[in-house]
Amino acid sequence: MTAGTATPEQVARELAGRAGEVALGLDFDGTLSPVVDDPQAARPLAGIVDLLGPLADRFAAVAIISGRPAPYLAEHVGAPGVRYLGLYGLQEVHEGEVRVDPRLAAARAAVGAAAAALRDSPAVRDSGAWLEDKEYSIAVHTRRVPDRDRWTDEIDRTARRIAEEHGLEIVPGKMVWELRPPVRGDKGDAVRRVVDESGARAVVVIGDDLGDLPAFAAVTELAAAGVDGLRVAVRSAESPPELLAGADLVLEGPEGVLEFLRRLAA
Ligand SMILES: O=P(O)(O)OC[C@H]1O[C@H](O[C@H]2O[C@H](CO)[C@@H](O)[C@H](O)[C@H]2O)[C@H](O)[C@@H](O)[C@@H]1O
Repeated sequence: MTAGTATPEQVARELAGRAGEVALGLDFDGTLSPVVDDPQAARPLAGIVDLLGPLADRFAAVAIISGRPAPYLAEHVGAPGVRYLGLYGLQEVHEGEVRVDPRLAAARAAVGAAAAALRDSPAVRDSGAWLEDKEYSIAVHTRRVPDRDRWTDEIDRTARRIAEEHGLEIVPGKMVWELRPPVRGDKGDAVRRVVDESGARAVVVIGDDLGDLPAFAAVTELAAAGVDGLRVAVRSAESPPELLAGADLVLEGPEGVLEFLRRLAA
């Protein structure tokens, strides 16, 4: 499957024609949900949720693969037949039950200690940065920091120091530093799992941020194993250049994704 000079409409038509053998891996923030100042207020763009159930009926698999906790995805998307893979694939809500990689569970104490250290640090306390508690990781958000230019470097240094002190790693994103256990597991692993478990012969991943690069890499790798792939970037003013450079197709914001999904469902 190659996009080349094909338009999103042409690509969607081709995919819809072979839906039963295609798995869809969709990112949440910035892809299904417009970027908003308050991470807790993020919701799918109107119209998207209604398409996902019918798509899950027709396609080999529809999976939401996100840095968010899986319960957040299940609660705010909640479409039937869709897989909810959170924390970059290390957590899944399956038939109402939350499953988490035991290696993450084992590192909860370290995450709690790092969260306390962040909360007490001048960089977080005095800047107005917001801490998102994801239970198995902790994220420092700066989107609502009033004087972001003044604080960004200090927050970066503080997050890296505290991560190191507690044996955690940093996952960077759009105005966010996530501290999480250094457990092998990224969106690429999640994509491989979805393809493997669904028996799909083609895979499409759609994403907008650095965390989606491993998913793009998995698509490239799977192509060598005979699985057709399409890497779709969602463009915004904050797009990482490497994501756009690695894409076969570019959609304009969640509105472009909505239109693409509509065509897949048509
Ligand atoms: O893998 P994703 O579904 O793209 O999730 C990545 C992170 O998204 C969230 O943060 C981002 O979106 C927020 C809401 O639009 C925005 O305010 C923030 O600046 C962005 O970084 C989420 O809060 C994180 O937990 C996700 O890891």
